[in-house]
Amino acid sequence: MTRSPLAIIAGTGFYDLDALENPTHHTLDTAWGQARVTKGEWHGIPVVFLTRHGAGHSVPPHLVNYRANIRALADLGVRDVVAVNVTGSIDPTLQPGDLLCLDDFVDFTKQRPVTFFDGSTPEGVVHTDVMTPYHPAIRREILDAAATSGHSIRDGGVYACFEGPRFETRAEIRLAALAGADVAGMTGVPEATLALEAGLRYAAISLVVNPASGVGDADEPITMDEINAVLAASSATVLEILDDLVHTRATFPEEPDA
Ligand SMILES: CSC[C@H]1O[C@H](OP(=O)(O)O)[C@H](O)[C@@H]1O
Ligand code: HPA
Repeated sequence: MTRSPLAIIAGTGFYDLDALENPTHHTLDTAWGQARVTKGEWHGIPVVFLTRHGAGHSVPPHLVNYRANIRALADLGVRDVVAVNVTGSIDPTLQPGDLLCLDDFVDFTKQRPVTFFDGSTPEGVVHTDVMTPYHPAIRREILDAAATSGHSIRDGGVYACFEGPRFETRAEIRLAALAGADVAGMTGVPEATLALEAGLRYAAISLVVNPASGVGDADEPITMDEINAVLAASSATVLEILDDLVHTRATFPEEPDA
């Protein structure tokens, strides 16, 4: 029996997955629009890679077609998704290069389509429980892979999702801190909630690439140079964790449908 593919969704700094064997590129049509994925094998198991900003980082965070992306993965038979999001640190104890295995989010997005259940589908209006937005079993796999690959990762973290593409004001980051947020990003929502709606098991690795506005040296503006420098230094660590996760999966038979 063919295993269901593991999906890896990444964004800034992760535009292709060199480890994929026999990669093939596909543009998939869904009721929500098109999604572009790369299919291949990694340690002999099927993996689907999706880079959310598209080739050349051409799609800004507020215009990513999250519904088409998640729907396309579900249509491919994906059950499990590991996402990677780069973020700004809100918790002052976090440093660029630090990793978190997220366990909650706060949604400050404004204009993006947030659900499949907009009344246009046979299900009509559906109110989805999101008390556990990141799946415990996939979080466990991420934490175990980090441990066996010798990389530290914080078990837990609250992701504040802002609309983007601008960065946040100091006041917005202070508001997010009051809400208990540890990091700030621009793509984790509605990606995570759409995965829940689609019945996918989803969890996310957050890579801190800069102090968020007003955190640390409050008068220093956020620059792409600082972000790219951290990505250059830290993306291999993320890839090593993903490699270990996939290798571990490959050594075990697929779980029956949960
Ligand atoms: C270039 S920093 C802002 C940019 O990076 C993050 O992307 P991703 O979440 O795909 O890793 C953030 O969400 C913004 O899109
Ligand atoms: N804010 C929002 N998203 C981000 C940041 C940030 O400071 N850094 C990387 N992605």
